Amino acid sequence: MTKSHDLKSLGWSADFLRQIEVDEIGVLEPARVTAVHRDRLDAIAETGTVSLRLPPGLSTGEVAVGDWVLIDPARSHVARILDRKSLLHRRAAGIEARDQLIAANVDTLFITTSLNADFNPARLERYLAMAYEGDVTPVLVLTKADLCDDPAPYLDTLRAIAPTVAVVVLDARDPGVAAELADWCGPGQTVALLGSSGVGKSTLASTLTGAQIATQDIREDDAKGRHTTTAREFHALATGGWLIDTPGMRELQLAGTSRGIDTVFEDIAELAAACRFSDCAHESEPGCAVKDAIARGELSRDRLERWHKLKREDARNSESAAEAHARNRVFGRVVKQVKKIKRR
Ligand SMILES: Nc1nc2c(ncn2[C@@H]2O[C@H](COP(=O)(O)OP(=O)(O)OP(=O)(O)O)[C@@H](O)[C@H]2O)c(=O)[nH]1
Ligand SMILES: [Zn+2]
Repeated sequence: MTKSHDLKSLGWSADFLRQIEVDEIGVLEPARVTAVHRDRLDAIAETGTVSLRLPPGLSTGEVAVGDWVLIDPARSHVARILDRKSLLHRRAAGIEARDQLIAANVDTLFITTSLNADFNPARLERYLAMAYEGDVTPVLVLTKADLCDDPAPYLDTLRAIAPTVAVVVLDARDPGVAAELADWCGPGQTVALLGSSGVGKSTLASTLTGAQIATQDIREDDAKGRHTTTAREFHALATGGWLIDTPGMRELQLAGTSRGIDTVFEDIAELAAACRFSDCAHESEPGCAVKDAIARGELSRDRLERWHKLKREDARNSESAAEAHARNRVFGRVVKQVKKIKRR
């Protein structure tokens, strides 16, 4: 990836431009992070690829693939991270809640499921909640259409759980998918793939990039000069966009996602607003508009139960994860403020 890219084709937009201070223009150079290593980052700037160190006080755990950073004139260090327009994150494994960044500035999340036993409304609602929580637009990509006689029942289910989300039915191996997904994969657009094992994510990634993703490894020198092999995580799409495929993307778990859940279950939230009690649990309370909707056949009992389950799960681990998330979200801003204070 030594080829040069103009900023716009890398995903640069006015959202980032307006974060640059007048005295930084022409001094600090924007670059997009393509890999996060233990002690340094890889990024692409307009002039080509760069390997970057971080300033004291900033750790690589606070940077995600897809981030925009400003780099110093020597092109060796990150000066600061720009505020993100979207962020996919998850709660890291372990007892202590820790927010782990997965991918930043993703425009579209291709929520992938195959048209067979993998298709599971609860899982799709969970993935949709993650997308909304991260401010990423979800698109439902249904693979293995060639193995399915009738996708109609699946599409009916999707209409009930996600009426406003775009749905694409395809054979992930078909080169024609690039055209079907072109709206989201054009120059400067960034996509990510989420879905369970075997649904066709690697196949789709290979079709969209025109390369063999799963085996596309890069050899590099680590800090001690040893050769290590890491899978590449930032891929150029044949149609001009970018695909982020980090290991974290493959095992995204729900965490601190209450806002996202509320968006996915907007129908229930709207009904609940008409319940007699504002804290109605929609179980045995009188005057429950949610229960009434189920009785009228307008809402399925299963969907209500899935909503309860996600809410409970989220409440269990949300507090600390949400705090960590908020911290990461505003990080760029904080660094900027610190800088301003120092200047005074
Ligand atoms: N017939 C058919 N086969 C497909 C399709 N998409 C994927 N496959 C096949 O399904 C198998 C699994 O596909 P992968 O692309 O490896 O699935 P994945 O989601 O990347 O799986 P993980 O790497 O485990 O997360 C492979 O044998 C693919 O060739 C499709 O649309 N139609
Ligand atoms: Zn109620």
